[in-house]
Amino acid sequence: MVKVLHDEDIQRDVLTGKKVAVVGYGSQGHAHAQNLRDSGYEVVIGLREGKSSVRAREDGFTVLPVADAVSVADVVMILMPDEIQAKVYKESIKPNLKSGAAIAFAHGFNIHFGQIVPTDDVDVFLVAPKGPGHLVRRTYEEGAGVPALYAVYQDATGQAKDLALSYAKGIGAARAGVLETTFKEETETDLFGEQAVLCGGLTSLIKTGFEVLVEAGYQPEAAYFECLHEMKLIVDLLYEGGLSNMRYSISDTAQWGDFVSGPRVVTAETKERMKEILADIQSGAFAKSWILENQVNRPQFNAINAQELNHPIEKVGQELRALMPFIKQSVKDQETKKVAVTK
Ligand SMILES: NC(=O)C1=CN([C@@H]2O[C@H](COP(=O)(O)OP(=O)(O)OC[C@H]3O[C@@H](n4cnc5c(N)ncnc54)[C@H](OP(=O)(O)O)[C@@H]3O)[C@@H](O)[C@H]2O)C=CC1
Ligand SMILES: CC[C@](O)(C(C)=O)C(=O)O
Ligand SMILES: [Mg+2]
Ligand SMILES: [Mg+2]
Repeated sequence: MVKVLHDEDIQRDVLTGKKVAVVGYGSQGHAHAQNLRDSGYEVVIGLREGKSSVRAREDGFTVLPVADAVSVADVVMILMPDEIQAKVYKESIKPNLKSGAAIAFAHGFNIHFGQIVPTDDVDVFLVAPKGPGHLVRRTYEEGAGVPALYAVYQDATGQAKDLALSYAKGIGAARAGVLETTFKEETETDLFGEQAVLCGGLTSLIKTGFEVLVEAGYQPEAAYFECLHEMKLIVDLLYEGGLSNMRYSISDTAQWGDFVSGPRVVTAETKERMKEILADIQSGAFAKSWILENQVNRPQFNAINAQELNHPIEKVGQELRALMPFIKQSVKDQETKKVAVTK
């Protein structure tokens, strides 16, 4: 079994005394910056002026233009959207990076697919939390953490691995568990997971189930509870104890339905489609499509996004969630409110 490291396994702290520039203050950026600061490290934020720079200053950080933040940093954690990183690297990071410094990532996309080619004199590592940034922060504040993968792509100083591990501990990941990987493995598994299972697979499953019930004449509210709301409750049981833990809690009727109907939904053909998705990721075809989509200002992304926002499940969901104030307000709603207040 692969070795999973925890706080007590990471004794060599090579981050103290170094300055970390976190470039980007979005989902991952705010969480890494705040967790590192609370762990006692020196953090500066690299940003353009805008929504995030206002928020980072409100949160008490020194915010500098990216070029200036990079020029004072020993570790530059690049936490802008993947599709932006190569341009900002070329214009503002590469020309200002100190020799012997480190560049770091939370996802290997740009290194693995050759969009960023680092110079030989810097360390290159990743610490990739296996969870959304807002939970990286929330769990840290609760005294826990989100597990992470780490990998070293280039070790110019001889310290890259210790640096990655110190960083992982600093953001709280080693409270949950940190394990070694490669840039290739992290990039390809992360893309596959989010496309086939966690995001793409799950939203398609939920929407299709909802549509089948509503088209058959059932109330949208009942369909919402059945196909979306209860998903969290079931996933919590899976998270806590795996498939058998969930099946222990549900009725035997549900378990029998799970056994006989699950494989009718996710069939051998679905597995073939998943293999095609993986092949597109491995060949670079997916990366190419995403890079090109951004170069032409995302026409398809925007069109699909507009359609999805108008799906009937979103409307009924909003109405039902308003009747359940005990549900933790979504991150998006909280942020919309925060922006409104600061305006
Ligand atoms: N979202 C997640 O939970 C996870 C993300 N990752 C990885 O982490 C990285 C960051 O993703 P994520 O946190 O989702 O990103 P976000 O979309 O949340 O990051 C947006 C941030 O980048 C800033 N930004 C955008 N363009 C520029 C620019 N040109 N110059 C300077 N700053 C800019 C934004 O500032 P402004 O307000 O000015 O636009 C904002 O602060 C990616 O590599 C992603 O794959 C890995 C694990 C999970
Ligand atoms: C599951 C989506 C993710 O990979 C993540 C939160 O881990 C992402 O890229 O946001
Ligand atoms: Mg991920
Ligand atoms: Mg991802």
